[in-house]
Amino acid sequence: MLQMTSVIFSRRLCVFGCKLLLRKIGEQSSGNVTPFCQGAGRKLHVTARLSAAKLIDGVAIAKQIRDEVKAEVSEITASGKRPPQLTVVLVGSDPASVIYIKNKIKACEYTGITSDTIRLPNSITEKELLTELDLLNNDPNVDGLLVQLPVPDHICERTICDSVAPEKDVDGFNIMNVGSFCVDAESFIPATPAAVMQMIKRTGIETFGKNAVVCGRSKNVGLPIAIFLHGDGDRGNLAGDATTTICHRYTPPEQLQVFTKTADIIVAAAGVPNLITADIVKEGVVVIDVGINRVDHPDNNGKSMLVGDVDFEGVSQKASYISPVPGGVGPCTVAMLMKNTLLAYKKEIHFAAH
Ligand SMILES: Nc1nc(=O)c2c([nH]1)NC[C@@H]1CN(c3ccc(C(=O)N[C@@H](CCC(=O)O)C(=O)O)cc3)C=[N+]21
Repeated sequence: MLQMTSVIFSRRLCVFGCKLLLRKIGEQSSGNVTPFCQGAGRKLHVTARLSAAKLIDGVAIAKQIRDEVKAEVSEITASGKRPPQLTVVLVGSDPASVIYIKNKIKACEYTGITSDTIRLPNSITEKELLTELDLLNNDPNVDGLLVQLPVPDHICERTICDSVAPEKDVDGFNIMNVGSFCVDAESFIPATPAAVMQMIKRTGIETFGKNAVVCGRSKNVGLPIAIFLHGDGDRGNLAGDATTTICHRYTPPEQLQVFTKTADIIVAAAGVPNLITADIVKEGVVVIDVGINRVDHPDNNGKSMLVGDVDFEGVSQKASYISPVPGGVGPCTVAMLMKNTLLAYKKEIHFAAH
């Protein structure tokens, strides 16, 4: 534990300073590091207690995963075969979706996977979209197919997810994949839950017999993460064997902290900034932040900034490991999508005859 006093010039700047500092601590071992933030403006005296929280570097883990995919794709193309192909369908022009798709295309380029983005107008009918999906389902040159969510209100999300052929469903959102996943059968695993598990496993964090708390019960994120964490050895390397509690919007705050204070692992996936604060976690906790919140930030040239569900600055002083936002789960999600696309190409997921 390190006790230090520093003069900083803006509280928000300090958040960035601490993040940078923790990145450093994550890279090195722990040790005496003196934070020093420079800049003009209001002076504040802050005393920060820093423990040796290690950063779970999503950018580095994502690169490791992408490199594994890239090596396999090189082997495929070296043998004269065509590379895997991912087709992404975007309905409308949701700005967040545009960013995510850009990141997916970049990852495809990196790994040697070919990609195609089909942009359709917001006004498209559900029937027209289904016709488009039918074409792509039957196109032998399309291995992985996904429709970026959310879709406009007049289109039924469940119908769309179930209309992507299960063997091309690299998102794992088709009901066949969801059901198979729940009973430990072969399936495509949604990229975000798979990313969280990879981050835990590749960091060497033990889950067996631990107390895990998942905040958030969304069908594509919170729920499958909880299934992973509580699952038994039948899931192979992705088993958690943890005692898992799911908290959600109707968990009273006083009850939430009863669970988080005894948690060895907290996965925050509620979409609520500052949901997890230092006062409700125990010393040494592992925290994975899945939250994606765009909040106004007056110091950021009036632009919004991306934050997770965790008060990073505070919680990192108590946690043993912590993942940041951005640079945590997000990049690993994109990397796991590449892995799923490779699986789809290799036709490695088989569905029982029905
Ligand atoms: N059919 C479908 N499949 C998805 O996998 C899917 C989806 N719809 N809808 C939205 C969510 C969200 N998601 C993310 C992807 C990349 C980052 C990512 O790259 N994040 C960067 C920052 C990106 C930024 O600047 O906003 C980071 O956290 O460092 C985050 C989130 C995939 N999703």
